Amino acid sequence: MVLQLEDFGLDPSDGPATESEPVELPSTPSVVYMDVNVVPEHDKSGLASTISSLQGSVLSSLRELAFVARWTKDSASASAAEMWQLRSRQRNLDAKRREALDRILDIKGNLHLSSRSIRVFCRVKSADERKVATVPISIEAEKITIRSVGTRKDFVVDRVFSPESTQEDVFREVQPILRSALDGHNVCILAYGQTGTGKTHTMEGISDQRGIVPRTMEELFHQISQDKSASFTLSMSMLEVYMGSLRDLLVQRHSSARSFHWIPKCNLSILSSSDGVVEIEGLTDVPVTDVKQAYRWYARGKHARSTSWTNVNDASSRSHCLTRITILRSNDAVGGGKPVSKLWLVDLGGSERLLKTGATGHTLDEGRAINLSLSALGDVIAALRMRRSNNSKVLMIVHISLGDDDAAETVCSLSFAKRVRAVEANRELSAETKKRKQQNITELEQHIQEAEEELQKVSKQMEMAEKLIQEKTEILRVAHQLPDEMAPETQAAEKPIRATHAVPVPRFMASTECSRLRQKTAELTGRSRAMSVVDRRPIDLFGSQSLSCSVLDHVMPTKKKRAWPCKRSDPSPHCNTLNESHNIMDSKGSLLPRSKKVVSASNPNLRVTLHRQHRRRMSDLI
Ligand SMILES: Nc1ncnc2c1ncn2[C@@H]1O[C@H](COP(=O)(O)OP(=O)(O)OP(=O)(O)O)[C@@H](O)[C@H]1O
Repeated sequence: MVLQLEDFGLDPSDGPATESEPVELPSTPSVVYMDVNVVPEHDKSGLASTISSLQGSVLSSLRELAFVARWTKDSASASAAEMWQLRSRQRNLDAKRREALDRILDIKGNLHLSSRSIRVFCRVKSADERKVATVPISIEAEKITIRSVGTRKDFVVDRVFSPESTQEDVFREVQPILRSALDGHNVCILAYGQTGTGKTHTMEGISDQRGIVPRTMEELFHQISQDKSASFTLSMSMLEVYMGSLRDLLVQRHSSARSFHWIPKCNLSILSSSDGVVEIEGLTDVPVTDVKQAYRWYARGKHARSTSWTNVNDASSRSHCLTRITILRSNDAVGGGKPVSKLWLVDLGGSERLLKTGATGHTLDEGRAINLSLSALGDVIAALRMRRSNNSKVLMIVHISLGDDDAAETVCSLSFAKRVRAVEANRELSAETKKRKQQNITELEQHIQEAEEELQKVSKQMEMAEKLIQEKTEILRVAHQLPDEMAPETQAAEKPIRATHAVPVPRFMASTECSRLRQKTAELTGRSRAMSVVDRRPIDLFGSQSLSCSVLDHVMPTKKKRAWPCKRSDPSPHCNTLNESHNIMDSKGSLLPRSKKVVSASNPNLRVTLHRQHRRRMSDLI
């Protein structure tokens, strides 16, 4: 819709008295710019009444804005309360999920341990084709039976992976314990077994059959990107236990200006505090922010690891390799786990019969050192079992081979597993107990799934609520620049609005509270310069001098002019009490102002941004 000059009580045939530059208007709704130079003398009274009605429109628009601001303020408070509720719901769901996961691990793991869970898996490698497996080994889902001449040995573990099991099968069982690490538990995944049985294969894998370490890195970064309840910082260290000493695999030493080498730092010391926290002095700990960075560091550490050729394995690990991922969980309002947790991924050196490996000299010494430390490991784990306060979860994957030659080592390895697991092999759970355990696990898994789905929904709701709060905050920021009486805090829009000072101008032109908006509007729109070009000489509508002023000068005086407030009781004609009927909110019940910039077709100097309602009402007035 285009406003015509007639809408303002002007006669278009008169044309402008003087040519004047068009005045750029701020885009703020309900602000009118008009250069009264363009008005012929005989139309000044018409202009006066038009200005009066425009003034009312401006004020009612401001009231609308004030109303919207108050509504926004209430609604922003409601959104903030909703956000608070969502956060609390998120915490509850997260706590539920963690609790269910802990219970699953407890049920699956060693039921005798309350806060710590040790689980033992067994991965079986198929026999070398050249060696026929004569040792009758039978494999069940959770049991391995070895029959020898007249004897039978049963070893119960938490899960057996047959030679056909894939890397995916293994990782699927490992995955839940990783969530525990993110939830604040210290977690250790160990690969144990005779040399050449596939420990490095399980932990590291090969390019098309990736093992636990790369999959774990990927999974951790995936999980932390999904978890909106906290923020995580990950760092990584690698060390090896070689010939009884600790070597830092990630230490960097520059050997020349152009290149640098990764030279393991040796003989690190282990420090342990009274509360059981173990730290390795001077161990390099590099921050990792994404999975690719983690892979790169791992590749460097691997490169520095000690390996040798033996009869049993072309690239036999001659040390225990430990990869540590430190997880710092921040903004953690959820109780339970520690804010810092450590995930250890350990590829142990292979236990070996020294004669069988054909090792001599230095390699023989390495083998002895490995065997010695492995026997110490058994003692350490047995001792740890007694320390119930330790908030850690251990998963040991024992590797065995079906080879005839390996029968003795297989029995040794499984005996070690039995010791770690500390569950009597012959104390099998009844079928009914197993069924009940499985039912519990299924129920808990269902709870976890529900909690995770719910968490996803809550996260989406939180995102939306956050967006709304931002939008409302922006509206309030603008609204706070309204006159004090209209600002949302004061509820002033309910009070009658009066002119705040007396000036020697016609009553309709007396400035109002809304005029203070001018400067702020100009700041907001960045068009204060445009406003300043308007002539601000005093107006004399009824005198002989030419009429040259900005309506805004009178509709919107500066703050200084408010130094002469007009009391409500002041009967002075200069105190302009505005008619409440101008408030469109009251008459139309419209909540949100809709504005449209209008340019007069007959006079391009006249640019107006008005509400549709205002335009309609103005024509009613004329
Ligand atoms: N499940 C498997 N599937 C396919 N290949 C395997 C499997 N397990 C092991 N291998 C292969 O057997 C060889 C020896 O495995 P690996 O080096 O992992 O043994 P290890 O237990 O780490 O030995 P060591 O203790 O001497 O380091 C490797 O070539 C590896 O690829």
